[in-house]
Amino acid sequence: MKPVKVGLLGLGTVGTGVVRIVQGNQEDLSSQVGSPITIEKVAVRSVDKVRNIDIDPARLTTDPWEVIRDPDIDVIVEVMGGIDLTREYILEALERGKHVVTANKDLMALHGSAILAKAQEKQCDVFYEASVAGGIPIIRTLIEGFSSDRIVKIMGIVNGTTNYILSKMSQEGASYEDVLKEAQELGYAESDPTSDVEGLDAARKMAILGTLGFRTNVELSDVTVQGISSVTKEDINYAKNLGYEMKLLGIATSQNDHITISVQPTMIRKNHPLASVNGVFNAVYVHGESVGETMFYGAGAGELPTATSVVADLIAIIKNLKLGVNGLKAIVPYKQKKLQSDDQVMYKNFILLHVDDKAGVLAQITQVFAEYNVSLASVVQQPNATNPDAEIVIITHRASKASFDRVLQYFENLDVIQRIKSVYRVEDI
Ligand SMILES: NC(=O)C1=CN([C@@H]2O[C@H](COP(=O)(O)OP(=O)(O)OC[C@H]3O[C@@H](n4cnc5c(N)ncnc54)[C@H](OP(=O)(O)O)[C@@H]3O)[C@@H](O)[C@H]2O)C=CC1
Ligand SMILES: N[C@@H](CC=O)C(=O)O
Repeated sequence: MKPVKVGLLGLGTVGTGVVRIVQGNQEDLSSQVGSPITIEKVAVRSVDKVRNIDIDPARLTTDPWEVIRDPDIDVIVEVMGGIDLTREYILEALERGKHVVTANKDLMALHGSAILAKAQEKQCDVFYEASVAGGIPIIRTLIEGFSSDRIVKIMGIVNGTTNYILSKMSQEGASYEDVLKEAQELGYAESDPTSDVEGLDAARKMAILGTLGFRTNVELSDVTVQGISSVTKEDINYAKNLGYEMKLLGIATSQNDHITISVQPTMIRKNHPLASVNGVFNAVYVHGESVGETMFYGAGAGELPTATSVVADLIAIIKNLKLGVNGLKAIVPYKQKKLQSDDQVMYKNFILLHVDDKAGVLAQITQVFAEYNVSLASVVQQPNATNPDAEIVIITHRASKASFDRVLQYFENLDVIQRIKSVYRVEDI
């Protein structure tokens, strides 16, 4: 039987996992697709860095074009990352009739529609399951499993690095810097971890999930983003004492064909299943009009979990190849997207203020909330342990983002407020 030949771009954390799974499970994989699968060529930046993996050095190259232009290669597996140059590689591979698997959310969030259009034109497949939530087959689930339903809400812990950091800070009181370093050593973080900790990686994934879930074209710029770099142990302890866990949550909702998507550190009730998703694990909660609530859980990053999704895509492509049905576009965004305005986006908020410890302050503050029509669920005033100010901890009822932002703006110039210490979204469902 003629082998299916694979060209691999990248042999880092994920690429190494791909080689291990293709080699280690060869018998099972080839029996599923009816032919052997060989890793024909592998592009890396530096050949000297390739260790701990059984690969013939003759198959290594430092020139990705050599892999793309090899006429014998049927499928390109892109696990090297990057955007502009990588887009060129993938478009050229498709131009040459090669099918593509990628784990690259940076690329798919920005150029997914152009890449999928080229794939359709050339009757090729582009699969990207590993680009969101590592080992969880959430893309297939949204495209196939929920094709009959209308999805109204998606909430996701979709970044393993930040969930690892927040879990360790919450459970072990570990320091942000130490845990970030650990996450990098374990291969969870991006080459530049800023995109993890500042929420950009999660925003890219939420743009992909929003596009597929709401069947529209969500741009990265449609997603509002805040990362975890300013979350302190103190904030996490406040959340815990109030019955919440702090998570970097992507939240996407669709109502009357208006959507909103955000990524931000969020206090989520301890009894919600997302609150117990810890470490490198990810979870995606999907609420469909007909199906109701569902949730998908698994490792969101790391060598073998991510490679599992990549190799599953490879198998799907080879099966399609054998059936001669490649190039069926994964999704046709058919709805014109409208974004909810800040007056329509509603949620609860937590706010921690450092204020002057004197009579009448609490009344002044609650008056501002009343003026902007933000109703309060709880207010606690207590002395501050480390300075002469008092602390006021407030949780609001659901209020529009626009109103709440006006309150914050007013507080910036209110004399009795020394500092707006922390502000977080609160999810009670
Ligand atoms: N790590 C994870 O858990 C997950 C990663 N992903 C995505 O998978 C992709 C790969 O991630 P990961 O394996 O962690 O990354 P790594 O940094 O571990 O590996 C990247 C690999 O690509 C090679 N490479 C990078 N640029 C070039 C280039 N211009 N030419 C040739 N080779 C190049 C590197 O070579 P060299 O080592 O010589 O520099 C290395 O072998 C990224 O898109 C990432 O976002 C998705 C889900 C999870
Ligand atoms: N850096 C990412 C890797 C997977 O996408 C993460 O931490 O989730």
